[in-house]
Amino acid sequence: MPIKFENVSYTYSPDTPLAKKGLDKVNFELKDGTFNAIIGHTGSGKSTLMQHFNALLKPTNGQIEIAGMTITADTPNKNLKNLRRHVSLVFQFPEMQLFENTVLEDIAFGPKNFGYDKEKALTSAKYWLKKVGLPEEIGGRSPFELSGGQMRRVAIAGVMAYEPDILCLDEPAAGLDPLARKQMMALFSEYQKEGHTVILVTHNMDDVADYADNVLVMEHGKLIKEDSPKEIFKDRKWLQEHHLEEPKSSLFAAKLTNFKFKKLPLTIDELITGIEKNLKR
Ligand SMILES: Nc1ncnc2c1ncn2[C@@H]1O[C@H](COP(=O)(O)OP(=O)(O)OP(=O)(O)O)[C@@H](O)[C@H]1O
Repeated sequence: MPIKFENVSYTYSPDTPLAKKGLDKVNFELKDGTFNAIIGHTGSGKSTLMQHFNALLKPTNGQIEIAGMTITADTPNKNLKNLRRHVSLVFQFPEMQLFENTVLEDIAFGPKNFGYDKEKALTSAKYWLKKVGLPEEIGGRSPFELSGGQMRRVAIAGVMAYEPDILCLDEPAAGLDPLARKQMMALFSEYQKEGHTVILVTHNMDDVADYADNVLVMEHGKLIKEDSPKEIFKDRKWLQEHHLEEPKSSLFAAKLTNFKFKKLPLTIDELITGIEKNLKR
């Protein structure tokens, strides 16, 4: 079932002098099994929007249809555990939430919390430890003995181990080195290709160009554009007006003024193909 936002608005501290609009009449529909990127400059409402996917924040007005539930301002909190089994939200620096004695126990916590028996949770934890690229022997160690990058992988494994249908990620690769970032993005892309929906908040336009099917652009709490990366990135003037960056491949191609590109390259592969075609002319 698609995710539907209908006229969703959210106000922080409503009816107080500190009231602040986080979302303003947001409407969209996301198809199942797609990779969606949410972009926009700082303070535009990306994190506020993300927190609505698993009802950590509930709309002040409007409604959300997600994972077979309808969420409004009046939805009671006691109904939300089932939603959170299906829709998982990973914040920036998720490693700060590790707490168990061993890495495997930490990864198995989520599956156990959502009803897996002990043995199934452990099997899933072992599988995901490997999937996130960590060696088996780390499983028995304390998560707090690991490097920052390894801790991040453990935290991500802990969410993927109960295989939520919808995986929401708020800058999951922030602070990682380029190789670790690429591996992590490849992991999310594979998860999407296996049939899950991925929603990613990011400032990295290369990741948007490489992985997203659909892009939502936020500004001042409003959704100002929703389209494919190809359409979003083709209007350079519009991007500049809205203080949005371009993928590096597009910037590079724009500087090759004596080269002609039939379509603007968004990814390294498209850039290489475009350069090769020019050199053959
Ligand atoms: N807890 C809060 N109380 C009051 N206002 C808030 C709160 N959290 C966010 N806001 C305000 O809501 C607006 C949207 O913030 P939000 O954090 O969603 O933006 P963002 O696009 O995620 O920014 P960033 O890229 O910096 O993470 C901003 O004006 C922000 O100041």
